[in-house]
Amino acid sequence: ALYYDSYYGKTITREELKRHDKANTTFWCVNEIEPCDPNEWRRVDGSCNNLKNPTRGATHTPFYRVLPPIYAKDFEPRKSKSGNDLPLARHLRTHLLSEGRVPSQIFTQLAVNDLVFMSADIVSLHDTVNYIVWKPYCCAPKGKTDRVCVPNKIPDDDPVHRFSDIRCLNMTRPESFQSIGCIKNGTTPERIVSSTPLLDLSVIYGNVLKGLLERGRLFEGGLLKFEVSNGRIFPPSYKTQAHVCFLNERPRETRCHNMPEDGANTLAGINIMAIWFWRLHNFIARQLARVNPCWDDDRLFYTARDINIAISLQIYYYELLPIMLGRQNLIRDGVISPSPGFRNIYNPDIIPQVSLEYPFVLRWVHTMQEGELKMYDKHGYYLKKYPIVNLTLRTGFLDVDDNLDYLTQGTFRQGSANIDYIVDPDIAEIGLGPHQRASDLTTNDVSKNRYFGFQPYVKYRQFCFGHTVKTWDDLIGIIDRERIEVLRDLYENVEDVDLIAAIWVEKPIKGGFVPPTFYCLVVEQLVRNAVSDRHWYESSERPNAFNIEQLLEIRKATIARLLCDVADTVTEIQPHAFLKAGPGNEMCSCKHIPSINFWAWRDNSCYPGDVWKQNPNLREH
Ligand code: HEM
Repeated sequence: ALYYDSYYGKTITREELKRHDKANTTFWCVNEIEPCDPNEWRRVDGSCNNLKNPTRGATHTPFYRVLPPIYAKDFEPRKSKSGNDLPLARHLRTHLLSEGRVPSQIFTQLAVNDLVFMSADIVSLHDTVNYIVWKPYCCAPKGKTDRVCVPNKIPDDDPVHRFSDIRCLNMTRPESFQSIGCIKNGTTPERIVSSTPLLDLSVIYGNVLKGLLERGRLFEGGLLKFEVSNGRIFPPSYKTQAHVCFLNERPRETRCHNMPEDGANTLAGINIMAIWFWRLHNFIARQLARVNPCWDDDRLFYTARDINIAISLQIYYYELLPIMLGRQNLIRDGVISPSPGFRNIYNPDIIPQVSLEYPFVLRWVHTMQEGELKMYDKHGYYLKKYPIVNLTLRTGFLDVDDNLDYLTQGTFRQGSANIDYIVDPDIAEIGLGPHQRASDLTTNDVSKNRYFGFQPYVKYRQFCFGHTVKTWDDLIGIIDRERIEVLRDLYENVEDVDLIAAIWVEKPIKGGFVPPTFYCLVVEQLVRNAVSDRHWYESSERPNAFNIEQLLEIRKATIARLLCDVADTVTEIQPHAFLKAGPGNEMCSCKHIPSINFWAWRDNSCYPGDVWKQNPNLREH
């Protein structure tokens, strides 16, 4: 293997490696990479995706920025134009977003779940774990002397906390190559995460090969390990108590996934999606084994993984995002193809990387998250509800009282929160449930905006749409007038407005439902994903590429079919399950939802001689 510096992507010497070993920084700062084989499958750790730059696409590699950063002295948040501090994050949040519960009549919870699941693929948890577990004291006197602590002050006239004694919300700076010790302090903070920047179902397969081999693969029939509990299939679980499901209510709730990555145990939305995609892998592997009895475990495993990743991308790119961002918009901007055939757009000169802006603007979806998850039986009768903020790091809840079945039904029956200026009170005041005394996800979003050093909104507006905003009146048509007035009360100058603050109040894009600057920064990354990933599923030139018959089968994938195939008790569902059921999208039996025909993967070498003629039934689904 060769050793590379994770930030610069260059090989390092044995001496440098020893230095990292001694400083205990090898895990983060060094990528150990086996020589690349251009024909191998996609690697779990993302290495060798770009053959010219083997570490790019791997874990612990840098983000890029759409626009260069802007900070005050010592990389503190920028000041307003006048030199004054920007308005307090919490003050801004409580003035721009009110708290309440208004259900969407358009999107279901599934839409929000898929978005968070696809986000979890490329970020990691340590920035949150940092202030929950390692630095819980940022609001205490000790926090004042720790530079990592950057808690959010709560103003005295806060609409909620004027009635409480809480004056501070815990938070820490984002981890960076500098804070971890990979590069020198005193340079612009470069964010570091432990996921690969590629959309490769990291939540299922992990980011490190060792994890997949030890905790994922069964080494039989191409399957992932699994357990059956109360008739339901789950990923394997920890057998000891030393694990991350801190909120399991013992002794009844004991389950905690022991998967290659712990991400699946975190938010309820990610958890449920992860269970489905874990099962989907095995569903695919079994179908492939039926079609190709001569395939060995390895071939079944890697083909099933490849199909599983392709299905997740087909659903995200071609089903979910078009209804939110606008199908015609996405075709125009090259995110999706208007025709079902191959798309060969790989460009090795574009490095597989994530922009710092992409996961950041996705936080806007916090305002679409319902706080109360509704549970239904399989006939659609409402049973009860449960606060989602009390389900984080609590996988055990899913394995008692048929909760998983009822939550599953809720994902496609309950609306998401409406797209408006309203945030759910649990998201805005509780956020992390019992893990913190109080937390406001949307206040953190403003605050992180500043610690990431994003340029003001008007600069992104200029980048995205080429027009200059110099006065408040220049925002007319972009933002509702009464919201412009609120912004004007909050900020001294239009050029001070924070990116996320404006995204919260922008009028939706034509043809879609999302704020235009959100659209622009998401699309910028979506195109990069497809162009920079050598293993992108729509390409006919990648190693082990689908043939056209297979790609056309992948095109049939829908979230409704996925639920019909692997979710519990789903026998009927609306065909467009990211959208609420209603006229034109009526609930129907799963029998009527198109499914993938795995015979497209038949390998004739498994059928020597003229067995096809002797046994025509083999062609049946
Ligand atoms: C119960 C629901 C949710 C909870 C409790 C939750 C919690 C959190 C927390 C604690 C953070 C880190 C805050 C910080 O920077 O200090 C975060 C960040 C984030 N959340 Fe959520 N979230 C929820 C729902 C969602 C949804 C539905 C999405 C959909 C896209 C989402 C996307 C993100 C993204 C992209 C980040 C930034 C992650 C990063 O860059 O590391 N979240 N969320």
